[in-house]
Amino acid sequence: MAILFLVLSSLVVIFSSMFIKVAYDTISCYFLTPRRIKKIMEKQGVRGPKPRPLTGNILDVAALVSKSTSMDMDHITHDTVGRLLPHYVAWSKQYGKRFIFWNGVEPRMCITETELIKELLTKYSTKAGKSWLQREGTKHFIGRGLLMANGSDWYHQRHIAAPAFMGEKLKSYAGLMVECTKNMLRSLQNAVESGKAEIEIGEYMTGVTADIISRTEFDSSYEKGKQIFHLLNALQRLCAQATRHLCLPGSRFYPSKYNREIKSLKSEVERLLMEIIQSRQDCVEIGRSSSYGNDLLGMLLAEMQKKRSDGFSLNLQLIMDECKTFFFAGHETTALLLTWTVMLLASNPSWQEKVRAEVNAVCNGETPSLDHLSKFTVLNMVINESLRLYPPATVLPRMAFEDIKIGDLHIPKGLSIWIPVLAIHHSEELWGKDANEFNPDRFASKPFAPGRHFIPFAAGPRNCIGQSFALMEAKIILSMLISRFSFTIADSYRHAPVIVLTIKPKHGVQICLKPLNNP
Ligand code: HEM
Repeated sequence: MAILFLVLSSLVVIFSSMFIKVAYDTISCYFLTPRRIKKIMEKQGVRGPKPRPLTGNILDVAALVSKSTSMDMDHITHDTVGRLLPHYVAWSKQYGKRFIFWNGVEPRMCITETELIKELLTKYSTKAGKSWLQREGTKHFIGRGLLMANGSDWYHQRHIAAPAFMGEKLKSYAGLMVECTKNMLRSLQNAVESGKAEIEIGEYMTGVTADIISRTEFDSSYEKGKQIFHLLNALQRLCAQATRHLCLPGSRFYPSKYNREIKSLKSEVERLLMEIIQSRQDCVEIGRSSSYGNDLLGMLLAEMQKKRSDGFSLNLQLIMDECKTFFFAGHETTALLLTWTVMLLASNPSWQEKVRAEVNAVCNGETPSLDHLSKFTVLNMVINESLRLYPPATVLPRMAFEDIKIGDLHIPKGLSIWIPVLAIHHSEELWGKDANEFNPDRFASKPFAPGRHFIPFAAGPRNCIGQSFALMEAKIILSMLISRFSFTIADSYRHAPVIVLTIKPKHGVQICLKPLNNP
């Protein structure tokens, strides 16, 4: 009897202390820490809109964005900050350049001062990173792949993947990029010959960039990878919808419709990825191949076999997360850069002609080589201007994992810094009165500070790992497209940029294509 009493009282003590700990952590995460951060920032003069319990300012942001994007724009104008970041416009007017708002219980401080941004991005790549909310929201989509990794894991993952995007390896992709572009141009030609008057160019750009990333990094064609892309897109949409509920304590454990669908899509994507991985491993095991391959997947599998002295190890789950990350990050952003650039050139015929004249002069009818790419200056300027006006990644959030100092600001652990890239790229103070105009010349005549007020690929050690890959791909695709076709914007095009993670044209970009007489 005494023993039973002892066991029961020990269990009561254990469960009560567990309960107290969970309760304390929840109260600390949802109330105490946010309050402490708010006070610290208020003392430094940083204020913002009043947060509501649990949801913070999420509903305010949603209401403002829903109002500003409820209609299409009545003509093609690049003055899009008020439409896409109406909360930034309202709050920076009311509270000044630095203000704080609440993504649920996560405090986010907006900064636009380029010196501070540079300091944050260059000095604190492991001390600041992706927040709990960001990681939780994408956990079932891209997991702990490079984009969402933090601290020393990020450092190791970055060093393992980097060689796939540098030097000779990068150069070796040019031929495949040309091949994939030729296939896309053939489909466009077929569409024109079959009498299609208008083409939605975004579909073609998504197809070609997906094909390129499948072949270069995973040695499989878009056709094979199509199912994975399709499932990943659906997973991305569902995870974005489910993120809205994350501010409610314990919501990720509810067996909701979203959570059930997410789980089933995730296991389907991972089953398909495991098939690709397994077939590579089988080839090595039965001696049909002596290595796992030269592409990113091959490098990751080879790395998994190594015993590292630093304690970091890759496992199959992390390899699948990296595959999903690169499938996703490696094509959507580039497809959007291409789609917006075609829209800009289709509605600015004189710049289209300038680019075509340059491509014809440099390539002289040949398919573009690496040597040709280095000689494109007008095309470079147009691509930069497109990335300035329509940066696919419109905001960059970074959470401080320990107390840090940037400029005069003391940033407490747990505060997220929110960099509104789109607003910086459209700032009249930084770019002049014509900041909202399409004027590629600004990249020829005026000095600009890359990594400061032009940050489409972020900056510092945690910048985009695929930047050179994306620019090489964009130059190849655009130069080949422009020497094969001339294009104008279709009457049916409705200008309606929206942000769904990245800046997208809500109704696509419809153009009319005219084949040219080039070979
Ligand atoms: C025009 C095309 C692209 C743009 C504008 C772009 C932009 C960006 C930006 C702004 C970031 C930083 C995000 C953040 O930290 O919050 C980023 C990171 C990343 N990008 Fe890109 N990207 C492009 C193309 C690519 C391509 C082609 C790949 C892969 C082949 C790629 C892979 C990644 C990865 C893995 C990261 C995470 C890097 C890290 O955290 O160390 N991106 N990209």
